[in-house]
Amino acid sequence: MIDVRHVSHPDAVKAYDTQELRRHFLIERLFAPGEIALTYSHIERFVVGGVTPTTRPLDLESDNATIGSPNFLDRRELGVFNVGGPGRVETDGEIHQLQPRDALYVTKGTASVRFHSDDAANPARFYLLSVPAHARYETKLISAASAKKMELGAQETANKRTIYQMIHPDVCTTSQLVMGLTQLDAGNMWNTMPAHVHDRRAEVYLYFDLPDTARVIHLMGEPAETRHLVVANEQAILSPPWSVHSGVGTSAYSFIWGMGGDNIDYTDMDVIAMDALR
Ligand SMILES: O=C[C@H](O)[C@@H](O)CC(=O)C(=O)O
Ligand SMILES: [Zn+2]
Repeated sequence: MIDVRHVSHPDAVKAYDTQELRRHFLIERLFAPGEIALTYSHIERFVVGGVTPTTRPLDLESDNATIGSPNFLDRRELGVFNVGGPGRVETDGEIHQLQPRDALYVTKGTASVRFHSDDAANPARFYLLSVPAHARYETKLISAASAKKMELGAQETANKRTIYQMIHPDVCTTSQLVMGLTQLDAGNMWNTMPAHVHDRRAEVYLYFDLPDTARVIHLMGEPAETRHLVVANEQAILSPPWSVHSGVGTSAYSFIWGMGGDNIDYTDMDVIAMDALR
């Protein structure tokens, strides 16, 4: 069963209470042993998922009511990031070994996608983000070491971090998917401040590497109408094109960002001036 989320008009979101904000924009449960958990959002037709294989492999199956094609990737492309122990992803019988933090781009037209953990006691946790695609490209493994790296922020503003651009036009060809991983240095808590929006793309964040007792205060909403979500480890947020997506942790953390939409140019973003934030 896929959890379906509809889109919200920004005017409606102004009146949402905490529970409604969380129901529409927060994905709380992604990784459960032996399970695939999928959420279908009508924002960009994103499918956001978590796969935790233990003793048995798990198959990515289509669903008639939501995906609507015999195979999940008949008309979609997929990004996979491993945030758990070592594992393998099998695409039409071809095996790709994913160490922690490695990524795999899986092309449209792949009939079968199967996930394995190397060790059931230290299972892989595969984070998935899929968007519609209308052309076939190459399935490609992108190791954390082969990513395009960008250093941003400073210790003085508590936002020193490294951005690993992995499923990115300079690294891997896709229809519309752009994904990567951002890791904060120890003692640094802020991501994406100054904040930005990008009306030509929507985004999803998966926060991870956060201690169980820590939280990220994630800022969302129109720049002059911000709201917050209190996010725990390995939870994801949906960010519509009109929303800022920024956060501050009670501890350092990492997150995987993924985008779909009209524009695959990472630099196409509108930075929000500090005095415009409310
Ligand atoms: O549109 C790009 C995304 O919001 C993220 O890549 C931002 C990010 O990782 C960061 O500033 O830390
Ligand atoms: Zn963004």
